[in-house]
Amino acid sequence: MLSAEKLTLSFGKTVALAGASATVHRGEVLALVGPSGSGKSTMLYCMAGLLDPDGGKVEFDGRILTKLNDDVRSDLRRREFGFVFQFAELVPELSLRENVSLPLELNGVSRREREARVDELLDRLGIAEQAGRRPAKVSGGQAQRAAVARAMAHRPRVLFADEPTGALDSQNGTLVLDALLDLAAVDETAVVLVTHDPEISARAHRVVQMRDGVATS
Ligand SMILES: Nc1ncnc2c1ncn2[C@@H]1O[C@H](COP(=O)(O)OP(=O)(O)OP(=O)(O)O)[C@@H](O)[C@H]1O
Repeated sequence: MLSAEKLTLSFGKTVALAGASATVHRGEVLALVGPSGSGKSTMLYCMAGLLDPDGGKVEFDGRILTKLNDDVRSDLRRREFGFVFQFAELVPELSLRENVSLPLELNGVSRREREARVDELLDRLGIAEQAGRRPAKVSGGQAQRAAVARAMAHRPRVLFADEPTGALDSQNGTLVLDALLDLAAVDETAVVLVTHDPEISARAHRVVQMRDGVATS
């Protein structure tokens, strides 16, 4: 569904990607692993169309992402992709429920449909009881699960997660990974995640090892 082929990208003299390739299919969790500085995050951002590689191509569902203009690409990103970062980055003034609902509101989804989807996600992610609280009033793991719910609210085809469990203890990390695996299985979403944690990558369907900007699977 999404493939990156022979991506190259340098920041000045630093070679971040030196011909890296990776593919993820529908309903599959792909883990990008490797030492610090090996190019994992750069690869993720290129696959998500947030960074432009110097060379190579990214193909999503038959379209060459790297050839689309910025407007078309950002529209596609908003509709088809979801993002989770290391620190949940929820809006602090809003409750977990309102945070999860926000992208649906921005996409013009009706109130009834929004409420049904948000309830379903909060329930699936095990945070229904905390839904009325603000992010500062819940645990890091609960906030991160809310961030996963928010990223999934509009039913993206691909979810990108940069160290989604990096700031969590192993129990909460497991819960977040369970949620990602569940979403991949139930909604057939493709998940691309960056992780340092061998326990996380061991449960991914596909693992790509990055080293010096090159990927091997
Ligand atoms: N915006 C940038 N400007 C300059 N150099 C960058 C930039 N982003 C990444 N780099 C460099 O590119 C290389 C790859 O970085 P990247 O963040 O992709 O690695 P990583 O494997 O995700 O590392 P980490 O596990 O530490 O997050 C590194 O040498 C990094 O310093």
